[in-house]
Amino acid sequence: MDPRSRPWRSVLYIPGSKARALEKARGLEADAIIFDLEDAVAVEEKARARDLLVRTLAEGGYGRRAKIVRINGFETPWGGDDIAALGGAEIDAVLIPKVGSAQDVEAVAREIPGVALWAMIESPQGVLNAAAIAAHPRMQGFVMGTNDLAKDLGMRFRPDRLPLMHALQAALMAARAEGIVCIDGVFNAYLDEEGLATECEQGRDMGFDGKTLIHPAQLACANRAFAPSEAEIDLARRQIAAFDAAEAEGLGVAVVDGKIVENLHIVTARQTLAKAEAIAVMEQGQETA
Ligand SMILES: CC(C)(COP(=O)(O)OP(=O)(O)OC[C@H]1O[C@@H](n2cnc3c(N)ncnc32)[C@H](O)[C@@H]1OP(=O)(O)O)[C@@H](O)C(=O)NCCC(=O)NCCSC(=O)C[C@H](O)C(=O)O
Ligand SMILES: [Mg+2]
Repeated sequence: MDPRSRPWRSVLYIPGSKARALEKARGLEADAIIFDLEDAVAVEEKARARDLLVRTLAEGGYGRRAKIVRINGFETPWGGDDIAALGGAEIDAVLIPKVGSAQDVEAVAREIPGVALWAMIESPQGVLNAAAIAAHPRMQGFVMGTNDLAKDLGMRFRPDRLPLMHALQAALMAARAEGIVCIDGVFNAYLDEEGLATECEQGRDMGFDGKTLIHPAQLACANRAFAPSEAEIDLARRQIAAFDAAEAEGLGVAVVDGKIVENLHIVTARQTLAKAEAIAVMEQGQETA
């Protein structure tokens, strides 16, 4: 399945060590789950979390939600064991942390054949090499690691995320050039609904497919922000109808709401309708799961 043809509005991190959260996620309205073995799991919990996660994945119950596992880096004492434990697990992708180059991806690809790979873009090297990383044949998605980026850049967090703009856009550009998924970073103040809504809106405006989240309270906001609105769906339908009518008259341009509509706008309009349809299918699956 083309990974871009499914919804990625809400991508929820769950620490692999937290049994209650792993259980709860089976009923949460997340489009995707990142089962985390890396930064959300304390050093002394690494082995227990890995075992718990493998057992949990074998039990299943996550319905249509995409299942992505964030492993520890290969340079750590746990990365190799994480990969070995995941062989044969029913997952949609392995997410590699702190990817700096295409060689980092290749090192994991060699150890786990046949599984889609995603990369955390969260270091200056990762941003600078984003195009080569996106071009790896097994690469299917990027996740922005804005906390690690902030650490490495020495930047301060601001509501407008101006210090992160270059990194966010460079990664997004590289992802789009290769047709892979690109998910925005987390919003740390997980109980600040207004702040999250502002950041989701900005991420959607920029072109991200969705947002990574750290708490169930953030799901509804991201699902709303990254779904086509009723007005967008209505406009898409009217654009397609107007363009079809124009074409029937031998014209290459239509006008809707005082704005021109050409072939390229129809591509966007069709993508909007396809996304709305994919979301409806996802939500139906969650109700019946
Ligand atoms: C942030 C938290 C530590 C808050 O935990 P807690 O105080 O326990 O939350 P609540 O009591 O409000 O929880 C209410 C119920 O929701 C469940 N829950 C909480 N979080 C999750 C979750 N992520 N997924 C599923 N379910 C969750 C609780 O179990 C409660 O359930 P119930 O018992 O039924 O009431 C905590 O939310 C948390 O640990 N979040 C995840 C943190 C995380 O994963 N961090 C790593 C990823 S962020 C990152 O690394 C980004 C990147 O690399 C970068 O560089 O930027
Ligand atoms: Mg990180």
